[in-house]
Amino acid sequence: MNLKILEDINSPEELRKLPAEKLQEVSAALRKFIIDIVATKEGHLGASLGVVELTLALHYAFNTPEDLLVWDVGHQAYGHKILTGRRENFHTNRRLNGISGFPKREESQYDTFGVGHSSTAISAALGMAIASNLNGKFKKHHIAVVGDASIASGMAFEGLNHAGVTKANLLVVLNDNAIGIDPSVGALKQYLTKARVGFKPKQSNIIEALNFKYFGPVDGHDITGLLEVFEQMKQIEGPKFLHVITTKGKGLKKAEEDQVKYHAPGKFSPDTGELLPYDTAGLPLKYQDVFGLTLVELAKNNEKIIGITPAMPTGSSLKFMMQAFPERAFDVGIAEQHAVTLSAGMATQGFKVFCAIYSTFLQRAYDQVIHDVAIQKLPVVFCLDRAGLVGEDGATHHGVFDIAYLRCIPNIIIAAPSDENELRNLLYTAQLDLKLPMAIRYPRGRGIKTDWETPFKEIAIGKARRLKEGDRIAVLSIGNMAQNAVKAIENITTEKIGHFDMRFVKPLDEELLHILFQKYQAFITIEDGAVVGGFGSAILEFASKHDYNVKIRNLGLPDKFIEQGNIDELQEIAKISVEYIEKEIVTLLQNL
Ligand SMILES: Cc1ncc(C[n+]2csc(CCOP(=O)(O)OP(=O)(O)O)c2C)c(N)n1
Ligand SMILES: CC(=O)[C@@H](O)[C@H](O)COP(=O)(O)O
Ligand SMILES: [Mg+2]
Repeated sequence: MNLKILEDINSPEELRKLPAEKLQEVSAALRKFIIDIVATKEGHLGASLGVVELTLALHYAFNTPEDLLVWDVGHQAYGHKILTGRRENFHTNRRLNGISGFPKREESQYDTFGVGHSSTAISAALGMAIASNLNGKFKKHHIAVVGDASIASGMAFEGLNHAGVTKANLLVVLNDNAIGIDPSVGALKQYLTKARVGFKPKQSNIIEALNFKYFGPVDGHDITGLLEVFEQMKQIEGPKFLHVITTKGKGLKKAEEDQVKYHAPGKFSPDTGELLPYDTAGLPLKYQDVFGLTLVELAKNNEKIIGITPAMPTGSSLKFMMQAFPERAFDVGIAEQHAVTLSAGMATQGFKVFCAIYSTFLQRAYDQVIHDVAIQKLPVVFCLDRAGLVGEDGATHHGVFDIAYLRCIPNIIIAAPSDENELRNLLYTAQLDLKLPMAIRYPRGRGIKTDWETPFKEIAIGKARRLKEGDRIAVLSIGNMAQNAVKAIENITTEKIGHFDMRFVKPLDEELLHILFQKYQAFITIEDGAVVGGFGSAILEFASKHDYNVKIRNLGLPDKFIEQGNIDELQEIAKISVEYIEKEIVTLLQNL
């Protein structure tokens, strides 16, 4: 294989200088390049392998960056990045100070829109297209590439609905590989599957019914076919839609065979695709698994328990509940708003609904949390996975705003377990006789214990835990930040430091806080969330309300977006690392 051919392509302009016959060779090299780097540096694999030909055909047929290309989610844009001047930096993908794993406007003029969360591309490209018309640029093309799981989201439909009554020069490319991270779900998926096999009577083509010129389905791995259809479509004004069929993981047998695993497989052999052995024996479970397995355990004894996930059964481990109780567990697709209101609806009928959503994706359903759940005091349990810094996915995916955005909503209980046993006990408590909605936030990755399967104990709502008594400085931590605080305090070894795992951001344990504020001279709060409006702010509000005039230092994420990197690096940057906490305590002690 001629890998060198890529070295002459530093921009789409250079790609377009090649004869079309050469594109097949480029596609093989591009695919190999992606495999070789992701095999060792990790990242999203299957989606990018599936769109190698589509990526080449788009940049070849359209005049990027003058024509505007928007990738939905953006986890499939590795080929795009490599062809648009980032080949030599691609080994830094998702690393601290490296390139982002998603398109990002400040990174390249070819990244027309920042992404990471799904289903935004149609609205964004439509906005660009309407703007072009207003600017008199009627010939400019605007292309949104969106996957079959992402197009089923409400927002994508809102964009299609609007586009259909405009003269916008918009091309929506549906990249249909019949899978999201997990298999795609819903009636639209069934419709698309029928369309794949040629069943699409004109009157039932929902895309045409929305006033789009519909083309396809076409083979998304046939570059010549793609170029032909793009040339044809370029001549047509107004909204157009191309249904492209691709295979996720294309070109790497293992990735084609296990598309869920190879969405983001970790390290693997670039030659065989075989995953590199990773010995998990003796390691604590991931928090997501503690959640998923505990929910099954609870559901065995409580037939009112329901599990709901918007498109993350594997990531959230709700898959265990889906396997054990298929009639009581639902993957609703990429539909966070629907997931929340569906949970609310079931809660009105006496079900105990556990809605498992990544913290960052609950942002999509903020009004539903307020309007459909909290105002009505419906006891939905939000299991907020990936709360806190998530690492290499970066700013779009860190779950760092939930404390601040939930804390201001009346009626809601907000809890954060400091370890796996606490998570289990909070889940147990939540299914007993909850009268209000409750959010339980826990981090990405593994816990700290191997004996996680301890007997259940009810936790009193709003009650904190005393981890260590002292007399000068009280460290108040929330959630897994307790671990960093414990290590920092161990390093200092002084009787003067007390440590309290607050467990609940709302309601705060005010009884304990009154005792502490009368005893301690200074406080340090620690959270892996935005410090503005977060847990530390709640403590400041408490102190202010009760006229406690003591020093309070808030550690948490600063008022800026934190980029990608590994957790240790990011905790350093955010100043919530063990070392930083230790330094802060020592400085405060010296200044008392
Ligand atoms: C709002 C939102 N919810 C969930 C996710 C997590 N997520 C990332 S990719 C993905 C599946 C996307 O599937 P599809 O659109 O079919 O693209 P493919 O991976 O098949 O290319 C999901 C659920 C997300 N990025 N954004
Ligand atoms: C692109 C995307 O949004 C998901 O693939 C996300 O990267 C999953 O994150 P986890 O690896 O934490 O499940
Ligand atoms: Mg898909």
